[in-house]
Amino acid sequence: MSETAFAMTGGRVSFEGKPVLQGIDLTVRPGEVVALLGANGSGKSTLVRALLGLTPLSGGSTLVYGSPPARFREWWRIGYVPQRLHVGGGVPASVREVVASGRIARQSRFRRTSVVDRAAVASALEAVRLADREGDPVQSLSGGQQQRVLIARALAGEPDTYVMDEPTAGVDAETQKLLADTLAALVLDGKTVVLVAHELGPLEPIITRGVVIREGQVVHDGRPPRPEGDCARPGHEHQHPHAPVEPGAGPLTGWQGDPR
Ligand SMILES: Nc1ncnc2c1ncn2[C@@H]1O[C@H](COP(=O)(O)OP(=O)(O)OP(=O)(O)O)[C@@H](O)[C@H]1O
Repeated sequence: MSETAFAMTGGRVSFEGKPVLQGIDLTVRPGEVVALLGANGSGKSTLVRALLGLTPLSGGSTLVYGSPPARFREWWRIGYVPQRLHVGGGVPASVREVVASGRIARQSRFRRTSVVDRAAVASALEAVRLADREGDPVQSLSGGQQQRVLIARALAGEPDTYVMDEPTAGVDAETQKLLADTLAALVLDGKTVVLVAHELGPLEPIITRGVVIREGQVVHDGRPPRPEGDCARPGHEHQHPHAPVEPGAGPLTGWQGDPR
């Protein structure tokens, strides 16, 4: 079994005949913290979903830990944090139930919830500081708190790789900082992270690689780029060296495209 988390080669996705991703080559190795950056509609979420096999490729190939997604059997190795929590109608789920669902891929058909499962759920709730809300219906939580529930669900599964689609979008500064601290600890532990971001904010120090998508293509893959205008900001002191642009790495600024 390969230790490479994701390996996409020539990945293409089309919706109703319209190409959304074209010729994507992306390999994510253990311990990398990769930010997928780009303007609205550039294809970041589609790329994440294609890496996970949730959106089928119309060309090229992709592997999850060495297997095509349809044949991959070790889904506990991946913790996916979608953009938002989809809570269906019917019986309201508690915070604890949603977080505990992160253990499902680790449980065998014949094994009931164990002490280890309960400890992992408790520790995940603690990490996102929602232990005191565990019995509450998730619907009663704010957007930022619901985002924390999704992060806790991924943490509870104790995966090797975290895939997060805009984990900081629309959440308060406190949650962003909490997420950055949580991810920093995971990274120290050797975990792999792929996250979609519109702005890196407090996550910036932990990102090891930036991949910029523009109109469905990779236009930069390397050093995490700075948002345009950062160095021109009032108060920005030029104490850091401006690293040279890697050959063929594409633009280092202007990845944000049109503001939201
Ligand atoms: N299921 C779908 N059916 C049809 N078109 C889709 C579908 N999903 C995405 N698209 C289109 O594909 C393009 C890329 O969308 P995607 O959500 O991947 O972009 P994004 O970079 O993640 O944008 P955002 O930052 O707004 O989340 C957009 O034009 C979008 O409208």
